[in-house]
Amino acid sequence: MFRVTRILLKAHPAPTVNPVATAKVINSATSASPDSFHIPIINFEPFFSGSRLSKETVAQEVLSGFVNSGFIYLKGWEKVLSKDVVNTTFEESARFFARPTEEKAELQWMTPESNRGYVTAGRERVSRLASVDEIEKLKKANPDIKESMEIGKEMPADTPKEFTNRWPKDDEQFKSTMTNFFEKCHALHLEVLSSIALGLGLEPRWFDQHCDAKDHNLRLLHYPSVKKDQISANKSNRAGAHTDYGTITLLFQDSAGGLEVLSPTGQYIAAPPIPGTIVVNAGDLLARWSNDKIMSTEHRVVAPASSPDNDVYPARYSIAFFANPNYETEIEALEGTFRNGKEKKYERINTLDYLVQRLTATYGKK
Ligand SMILES: O=C(O)CCC(=O)C(=O)O
Ligand SMILES: [Fe+2]
Repeated sequence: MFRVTRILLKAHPAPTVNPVATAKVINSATSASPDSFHIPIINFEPFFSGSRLSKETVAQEVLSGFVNSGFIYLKGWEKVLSKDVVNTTFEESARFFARPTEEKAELQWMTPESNRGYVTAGRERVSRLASVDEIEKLKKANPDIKESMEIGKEMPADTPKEFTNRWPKDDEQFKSTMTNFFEKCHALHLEVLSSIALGLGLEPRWFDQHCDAKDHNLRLLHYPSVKKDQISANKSNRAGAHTDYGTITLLFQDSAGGLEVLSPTGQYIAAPPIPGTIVVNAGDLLARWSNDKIMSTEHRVVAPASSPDNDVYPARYSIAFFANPNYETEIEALEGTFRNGKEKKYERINTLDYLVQRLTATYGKK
């Protein structure tokens, strides 16, 4: 879990239990008995500096986490991304969201093709539903209670404005913090993909050539403090149930809690923050690439498990780095994940086409 800011936010209570050992069923969608589903904690450090054998051990742990639950907790990543950098990024994120509404509105998110800018509470409604109309209906009935800032890679100077990052004016500190964090997350994500390649029996750097264009999306998230009856009437969530779209997501959460992951038997399991770790989950394009060997698991953000202060749950800040294959990459079942053509579960699909289709459904019509 990460420190958000010493100045702007009240500290959240630290979790008092070891969340993994005691992962408990929060909300049972079925009457099945308690689930054996769990999210493993994996020490990634030997993948950077260990022997060939220890690298392979890490690779197998990472792969089996993604195969069994689609989610892992990763520790030992500081060689690429220091904790100070993460803490500074949280502080800058909180400083951004504390700006007046009008200033944020000037930086408004415009199109799925660009996918950059500020998204007001209620505009996005993440979901697994693919139809724009279905999602529009859902958005009106129970909007997500959150605001976000979407950041992409920096583009060359001659790029049309619509496709460039929407930085706040005169705030070099925010821009440099976010671009630095983006670069570090890119580097870390390539290492995690390399471990997956090794686990799958591919050449260890196989993913690099298909994921090196930095066509990713860095999302700063702020879930404002919320009254108990507003969130627990089961009307609105902080983030509705959904899957992510790309290869992997690196998720950094503060200490508020509330993230839940759907187990194969249909039960939501808490995935609370664990100090020193980040959550990494697989997205839909990696699942397709692996012919569904790797799971892209549904998840959501609800009220935290701790009881609210005066009927108000404190704010939650999180940062998600959604890594994508290069926009031009065609995604088709990898060698070794099928025996004959008939076993391929999905049609070949272009990354950009797929992402634009999903984002259009999520954000609705202009
Ligand atoms: O805020 C979180 O912890 C999760 C956010 C999330 O799942 C998403 O934005 O896709
Ligand atoms: Fe997500």
